[in-house]
Amino acid sequence: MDLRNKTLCASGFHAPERGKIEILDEVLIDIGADGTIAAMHRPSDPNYRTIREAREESGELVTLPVGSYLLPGFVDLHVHAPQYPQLGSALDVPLEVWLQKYTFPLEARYRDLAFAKRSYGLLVDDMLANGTTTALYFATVHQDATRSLADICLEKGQRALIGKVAMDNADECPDYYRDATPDDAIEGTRALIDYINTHPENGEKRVLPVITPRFVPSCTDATLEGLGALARECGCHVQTHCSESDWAHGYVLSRYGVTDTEALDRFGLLGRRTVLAHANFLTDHDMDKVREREAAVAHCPLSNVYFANAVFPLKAALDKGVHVGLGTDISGGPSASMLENCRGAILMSRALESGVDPNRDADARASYGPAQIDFRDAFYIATAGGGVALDLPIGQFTPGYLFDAIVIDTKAPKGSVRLFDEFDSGEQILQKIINTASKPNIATAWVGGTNLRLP
Ligand SMILES: O=c1[nH]c(=O)c2nc[nH]c2[nH]1
Repeated sequence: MDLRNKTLCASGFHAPERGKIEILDEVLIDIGADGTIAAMHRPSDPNYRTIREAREESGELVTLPVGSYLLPGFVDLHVHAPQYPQLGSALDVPLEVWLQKYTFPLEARYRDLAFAKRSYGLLVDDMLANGTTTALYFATVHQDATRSLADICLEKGQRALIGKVAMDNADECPDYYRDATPDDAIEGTRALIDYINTHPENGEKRVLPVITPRFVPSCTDATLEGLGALARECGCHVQTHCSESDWAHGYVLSRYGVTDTEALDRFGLLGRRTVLAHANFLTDHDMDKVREREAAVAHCPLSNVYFANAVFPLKAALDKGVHVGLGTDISGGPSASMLENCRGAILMSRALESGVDPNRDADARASYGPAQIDFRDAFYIATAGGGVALDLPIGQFTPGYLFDAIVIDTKAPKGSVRLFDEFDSGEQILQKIINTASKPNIATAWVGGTNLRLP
């Protein structure tokens, strides 16, 4: 049911700040005509009962059933939309080989608009069914296919940030799949920005355009310069890959004599609305610069295992105050589920802290230092952290924020959460949701208070 101009009575969880899980117990959430949260009323508020009764009488009250828990919708901070057909495959080679052998040939197919529409429609349906209410998408170089991704997100109701990929460096990109000139890359980006900003169905700005230099190796200096100037001109979001693998990190060092972060900064591509995917090999100085610029990192724990041979030091970044959100990195990561990626983030943080070589004794094995995070941090980066990273009012239940939310039905027979009244209460329920929930547990999703049709 749509919730605009209604009040939802719900129990659930959100993490408005890192380290702070708020347990919502029969909280009343007033949702305004514009889809934002107008007010919250907690049972401890003196006028709670009166408000609840009044809303009930006026027929504005919607109540979640027992066993259903409200969470903020997931914010997936790094998705390659065209790579969905190869999800779960092509994971056997290093990044620079993977791009040429599997990924560029697949992405090149999106010159076929009918194929693009079919593939993107399936992806967006599956993302919504996994509880992802906002996604930051890389598309392809193609104008028509990228426009169709925007159309599909608007039609299905997903909040989305979408970039036409800019890649014009003939040394690193194949002839059959690249922007022919810097002008194509820059003006193609501008054309997509105009398309999205003037889309007749996009009055609420549910879809936003993103300046998307694929990564430094794919782009000429002229393109990076032009996109930096465009970012200054339009204030749009920027997304790119940064220091993902030894190869990618080393490539930028040898081309410019400075790190990826430094190079992006010099091109004017590192700002408050920049999202850097991966960022595994940031130096301390890079990390300081990312924080100083208030840019964000999209942590992609599953794909880092396959393509980075390294673990992003999530705890160190969060402790330092760097903005971090979570990304599935479809299809470098083999799962479209943010819950599975939460688990990946927790597991990889533990492996980083403890080390993994059983031939070393425990002290020698644990060479990195404190790195472990838990379900609280994972939940934070999957929701509110993503909102902060994008500089958008999403990911938490706070007046003034957009009501983007999902319901976890812990009683779903085909689901994988099993709660026991004797044992499970409070934060433990959230812990079980993060660690065990799956698609059948995701019962409902709203974006801006509008109820979405889950496939
Ligand atoms: O994980 C990744 N996926 C990609 O498509 C890509 N392109 C550059 N670098 C990349 N890394």
